[in-house]
Amino acid sequence: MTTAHPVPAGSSPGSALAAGALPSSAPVGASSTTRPDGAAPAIEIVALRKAYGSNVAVRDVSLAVGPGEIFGILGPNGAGKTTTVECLAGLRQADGGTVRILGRDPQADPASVREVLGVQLQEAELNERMTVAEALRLYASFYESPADPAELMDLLDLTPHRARQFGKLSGGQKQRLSIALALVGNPQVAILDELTTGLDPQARRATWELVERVRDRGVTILLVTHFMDEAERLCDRLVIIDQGVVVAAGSPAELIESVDSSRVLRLRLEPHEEAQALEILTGLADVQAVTREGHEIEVTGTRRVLPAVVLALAEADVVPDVRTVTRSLEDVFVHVTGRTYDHTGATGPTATDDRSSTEGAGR
Ligand SMILES: Nc1ncnc2c1ncn2[C@@H]1O[C@H](COP(=O)(O)OP(=O)(O)OP(=O)(O)O)[C@@H](O)[C@H]1O
Repeated sequence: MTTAHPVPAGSSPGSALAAGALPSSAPVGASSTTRPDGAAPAIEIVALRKAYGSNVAVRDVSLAVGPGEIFGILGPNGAGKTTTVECLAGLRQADGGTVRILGRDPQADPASVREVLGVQLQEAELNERMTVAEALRLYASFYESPADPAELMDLLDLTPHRARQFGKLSGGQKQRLSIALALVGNPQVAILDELTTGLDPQARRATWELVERVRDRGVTILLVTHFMDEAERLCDRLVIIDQGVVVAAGSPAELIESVDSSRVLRLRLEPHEEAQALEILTGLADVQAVTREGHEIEVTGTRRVLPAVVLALAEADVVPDVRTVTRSLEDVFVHVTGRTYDHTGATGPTATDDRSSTEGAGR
């Protein structure tokens, strides 16, 4: 499995670092770039472009992340997410556009972001024999005012494993260590890239709780993921990137609502109640459509359809089993791209892949 670990900002792409997001060339809608409280963005990307030879990985990405947000960059494999955050972290030179972290320019001066940015990127490894505590001490030594390693180990439930070697950690423990290493410089902004890839469901949920704990300490988090459920669960706002461009931006609820604001219910009734229920349902003002599939009745309606249906049926002494059908960010992706979402992420490195190379300063 791929492991990830953090590296001081501006050190080397493909090994570790992280970033945030704001709307594109014309930042994807004011609501996506400007917080209601008018706070200056912690991260701002405008019209970012980056190609590897003839392969344009990032065509036009813009986004803005407010202080204290968990902001997601969501998209299928190969969409350009990692390239975006590598440019943001100063690990790759962009071909066009601007990026800023707390007003600093990581492209022109990657060293200037080191004090404020912690990055955890994919595909990095620590020495197999290095213990958790040693790794934290080593990374702390890179900074003038590092966090207290003992406190970080407590925060990330690593204290019981402090003497365990990296090579003997479980996937979840490695991920927690990678977050700790990204935070050891006391960053105001942290970039977390594909944090839960390869983890089992329980470890994923535990990692999500840790990310929220980190945000509660005031750290702005840019979360890169191809998991729709992760973005929906964790992100205050997000952009969906596809083929190097931002195709949707907003909060998970806004995005889902934008696809279709109707509500769908599925009802199961006793067979002798079905005819009466159908008559009642079709007469309700909040109901737009009623269809029958076997023993299930599907009802589409306004956002008030659930209470309207339950009340009306209860008045006739009909008590159905009711399920609400929820839409997801996956529906948003399908809606805006016209394609299904590739969960497998089969996109691999190209023949011209230079992931092992470094472009940023401090290599
Ligand atoms: N170092 C590189 N050299 C050449 N091509 C690259 C390099 N890094 C990424 N690419 C290509 O750029 C495109 C975008 O890749 P990128 O890693 O930024 O996407 P991603 O959304 O992060 O996907 P993944 O989740 O698979 O990492 C892909 O076509 C990828 O093959």
